[in-house]
Amino acid sequence: MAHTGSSSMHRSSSRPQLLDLSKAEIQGNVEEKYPSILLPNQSHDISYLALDIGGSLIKLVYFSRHQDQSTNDKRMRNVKNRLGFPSNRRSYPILGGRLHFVKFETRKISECLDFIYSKKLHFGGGESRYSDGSTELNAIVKATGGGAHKFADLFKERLGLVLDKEDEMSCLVAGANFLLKAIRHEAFTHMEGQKEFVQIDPNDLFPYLLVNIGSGVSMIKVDGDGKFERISGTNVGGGTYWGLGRLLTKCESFDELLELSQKGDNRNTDMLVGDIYGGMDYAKIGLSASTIASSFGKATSEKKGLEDYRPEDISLSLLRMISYNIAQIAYLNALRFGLKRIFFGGFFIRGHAYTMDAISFAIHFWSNGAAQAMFLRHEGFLGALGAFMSYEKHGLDDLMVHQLVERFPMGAPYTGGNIHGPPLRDLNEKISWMEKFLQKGTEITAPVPMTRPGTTGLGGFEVPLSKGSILRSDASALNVGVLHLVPTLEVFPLLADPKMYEPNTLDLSDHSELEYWFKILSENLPDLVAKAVASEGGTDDAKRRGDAFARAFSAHLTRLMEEPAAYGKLGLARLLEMREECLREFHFFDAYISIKQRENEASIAVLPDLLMELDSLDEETRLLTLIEGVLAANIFDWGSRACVDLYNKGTIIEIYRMSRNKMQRPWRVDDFDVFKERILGTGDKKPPPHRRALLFVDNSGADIVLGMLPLARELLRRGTEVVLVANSLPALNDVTAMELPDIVAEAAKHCDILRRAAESGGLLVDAMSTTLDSPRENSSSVPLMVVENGCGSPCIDFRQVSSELAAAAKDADLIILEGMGRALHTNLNARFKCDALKLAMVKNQRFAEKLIKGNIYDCICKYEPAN
Ligand SMILES: Nc1ncnc2c1ncn2[C@@H]1O[C@H](COP(=O)(O)OP(=O)(O)O)[C@@H](O)[C@H]1O
Ligand SMILES: CC(C)(COP(=O)(O)O)[C@@H](O)C(=O)NCCC(=O)O
Ligand SMILES: [Mn+2]
Repeated sequence: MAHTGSSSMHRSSSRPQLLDLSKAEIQGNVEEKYPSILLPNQSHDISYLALDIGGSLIKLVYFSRHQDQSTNDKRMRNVKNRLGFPSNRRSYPILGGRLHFVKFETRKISECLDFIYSKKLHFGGGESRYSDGSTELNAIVKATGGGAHKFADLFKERLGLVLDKEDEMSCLVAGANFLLKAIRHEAFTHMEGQKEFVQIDPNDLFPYLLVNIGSGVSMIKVDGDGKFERISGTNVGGGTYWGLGRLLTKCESFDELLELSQKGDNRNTDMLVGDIYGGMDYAKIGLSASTIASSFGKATSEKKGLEDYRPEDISLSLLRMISYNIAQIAYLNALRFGLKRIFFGGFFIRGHAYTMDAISFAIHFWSNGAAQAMFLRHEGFLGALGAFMSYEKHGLDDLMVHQLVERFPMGAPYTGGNIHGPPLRDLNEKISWMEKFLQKGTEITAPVPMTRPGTTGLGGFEVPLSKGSILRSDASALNVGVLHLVPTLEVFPLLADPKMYEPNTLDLSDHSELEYWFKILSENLPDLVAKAVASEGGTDDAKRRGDAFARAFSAHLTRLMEEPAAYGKLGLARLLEMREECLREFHFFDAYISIKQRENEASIAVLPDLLMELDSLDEETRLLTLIEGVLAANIFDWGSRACVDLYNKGTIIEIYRMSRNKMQRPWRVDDFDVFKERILGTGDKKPPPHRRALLFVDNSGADIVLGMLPLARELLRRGTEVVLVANSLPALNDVTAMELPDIVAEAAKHCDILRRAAESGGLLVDAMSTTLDSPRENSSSVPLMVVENGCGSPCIDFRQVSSELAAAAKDADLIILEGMGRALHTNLNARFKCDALKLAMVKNQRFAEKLIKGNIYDCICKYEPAN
């Protein structure tokens, strides 16, 4: 161990040095390329904060870092060592945490100050940042927007914060560039009520026009990182709509004004071409009778006062007037510089369908389809994010898209009210909020109004059709979740074409498909809640949490039914993962724990018989029996309604036998013969064994013990190293990486092959006589190892896997994906650089029909050799 720091280390008040480096020392091997550095005096919950204080709204972005939760299990460390895995690759400074987005009205700045105070963001999230207990006053916070100048004294007085001012335009650009490069589903088009995400190639992003519609409007030509020019702007912006609208309608909030517009009819206020031409089109220049000739023009010709106009009509006319005007100026500027792509940001847009449609229509209309309007999910947070990025060396700027995981926890975003805050941290608060929500009824699920196709025509005067009468209390807060930064996630290196990779097999943008899965997940909910509550001892507290979980998950489902693209592009993997995340949010960490244990024990008890039976078979029959075994045992899936109903009809072993007896080839997809040829060869030709196989295991119990482990054993016997890849966190009855070493140890008691391989792979710590440094020399077997996949879902998205798995993949030439979640719902069509075997039983009738024109309990054995 080498000391790299001393306790007298210089302490500065500048934000980027929030890390307390005193007594820092290198942990582990100094020779390592990225040795990990231990910061013993560092508070574990440091925060960075950046502000954008605009004319109308204050936007706040803050980062909270949490204690590194990676396992320090001895067995896991052994495996990491064997894989040559650098234990902590990024030494400085961010190891993971969350990025939160919050906004307040500038006129209510006190709420913002209170919020910063209550979250202790003014001194870095902890009570005390320094080991000696002192708190630093006059900490520096990055801030942009006019208010950074205007309110500097207020921040100093109230919180002791010094605002370090950053240029507003630079921040907007930095924020937009970061989002467009780092967030997968950030940009989207919105035409005639249809939202579509746009895949942005980070290498082909520039140039573009950024139109930020805040109180006023800025138009910026962006040519690269830090390369931009503000080419235009207009004083007719969001402030104009809100200001004029307030005067003319007496609305008390922006949202109220926007809601009014949904019931408006602008024919009463706008002068149309038809009004001038006696109901006729002005065909010669291509203007229809319904084209707006003059916004608010009707108000000139009649002897009416303000009170004679409906506030609804005024709001709509105003919204269209301003949206069209901004879009037209944007288009002219795009034309001036030959820019094809225009991104619109700023909170004027507020995720409001009609506003986006109006802007899109105008851009399309004026450019004759040559230019396209795109919107950003973090619309109003560009400046604040840019200010946040301006901290030097906090390590966020080079985060990649695969290192960010967005989650949508329940809590404040739904509460509306004054503070548009982040999710409620406190569990109790969250539960009581969910309880209150039940009384409040539908507000939580009220859809963001959509427009009927064709209602935004530049010339059209139709009334926008809104499905709901109220705007969601804070739609934008719902459109952006909390960004979890996980620097240890990587793209799976064996993906053949990461850019083209799409994990989901089914397209949920097909509404009937979405409806079906919505129904399935809703129907399965009571059973899941019962299991979850039981897993926590069935206490009153557990019941209360169970109720809250059910409500929260139903609310997410309903929200997604109304607006499938609300949280980014929706796939089944996301839905299934959301269910697991939601359970964890209400502190159910392993709902199926006792079921898993019971099934593991029952399966281990019959393992010796199975192994004996296998060993009595010739090579060819054995391989077939092994694959059959995997498919048959995949029936133990507590996520499938049909299977759960089955379990009531027999013991685990009875069901397993029944399932095995029913195995009849050919399976619905049956590439077994090709796989067999690769493993056993034909005639005298004996192919070399695979070097290393990654086995992506699925369920606990029979699935792992009687299915995958015997297959692993066969590969080991043939000289292939085996890495069992399992979930990092529980999902349904899936086996986790933490649970596997014990299961392997139990199985190893009945099998020498497994025992030697597990020993060699460092899985049997207690039995190991060898040291960590020279594992291979003393062992007589190829190793069996376990790595975690980085997920807590029944599916797997290969764009975001643990760096451990990525390291293990480097030497692998065979991967075996098992189960419906990992091999069918996701990855059925995924292509890999190495040989891939996909094994699963289909446990859902409709899915079987759709996917393979087959039936429930049909099996799939799909083998795809590397090219
Ligand atoms: N809750 C709200 N209160 C006030 N204005 C809002 C609200 N939500 C959206 N807006 C709109 O967003 C505009 C402000 O957008 P923003 O991007 O925050 O700009 P600024 O930095 O100028 O405050 C307002 O002028 C208004 O049109
Ligand atoms: C959640 C699952 C993907 C898990 O399947 P597994 O990966 O364990 O084979 C699967 O249970 C599933 O798709 N269930 C659908 C719901 C149902 O049919 O009831
Ligand atoms: Mn499973």
